[in-house]
Amino acid sequence: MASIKLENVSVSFPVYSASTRSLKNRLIQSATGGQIRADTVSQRISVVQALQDINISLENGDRLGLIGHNGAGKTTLLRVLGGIYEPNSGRVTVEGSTVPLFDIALGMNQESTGYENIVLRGLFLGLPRKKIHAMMDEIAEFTELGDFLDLPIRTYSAGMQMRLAFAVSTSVVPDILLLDEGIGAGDAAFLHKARERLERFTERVSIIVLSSHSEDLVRSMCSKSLLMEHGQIVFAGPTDEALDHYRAMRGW
Ligand SMILES: Nc1ncnc2c1ncn2[C@@H]1O[C@H](COP(=O)(O)OP(=O)(O)OP(=O)(O)O)[C@@H](O)[C@H]1O
Repeated sequence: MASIKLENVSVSFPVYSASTRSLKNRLIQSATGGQIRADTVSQRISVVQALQDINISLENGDRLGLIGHNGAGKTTLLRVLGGIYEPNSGRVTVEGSTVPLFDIALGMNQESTGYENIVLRGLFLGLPRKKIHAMMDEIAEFTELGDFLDLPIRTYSAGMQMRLAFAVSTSVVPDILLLDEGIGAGDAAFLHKARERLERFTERVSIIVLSSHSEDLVRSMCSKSLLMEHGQIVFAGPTDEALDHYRAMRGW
């Protein structure tokens, strides 16, 4: 049984080197991004409020889309769900194994070889060492990186690193899959192969949370969606309705 529950979750980032001259203790809200405010104690610190009072409850079978403008808080929310960010306040309860298919550099070491990084990223995802070794050949074959797997990954292109991280991350079906729309760089042949693997994989996952700017992708994968704006949820409901609200918000 997989489940996700977020209660009044807020995340803010102090920014130490910002120029607070124009902030003057007032709240500034631009068309994109979260909310910026000056710190009440120090004149030298600004605070970006990336998420504010987020409440979500998801169960087996849920496919949730996250939509909203640049900086609305979608990636921050995915990172909270993946345990990468701790919220400043509120409560996060996630039951089940989770795989983030974004931030692919996490758990990888540039100085280690491709083979070593398969183990590192596998351990980062919580897989037992024995299981990683048992899956090594299949993962290596999927990457098509051949002898490059014996070289440090700093010698790889962005697309080659993505192949490696994607192959490891999709080698075991998790309970909860966290997806950012672009699975990154990759040539056409690999993207085709990656999409096929992802389709087989997503059918077996209990809960999916997808952040995307692609209406078609959200509509095809998610029955319900959250529309986010300046770190807050402004609409939660069926994907078609959420997309209508988003279009209306942008004046389309
Ligand atoms: N490490 C950080 N330090 C300071 N501010 C940050 C940091 N990470 C995110 N933010 C801010 O938090 C807000 C939300 O960012 P987030 O990346 O979650 O947006 P998003 O909805 O994923 O945007 P996009 O669609 O452009 O990817 C933005 O205002 C951003 O400037």
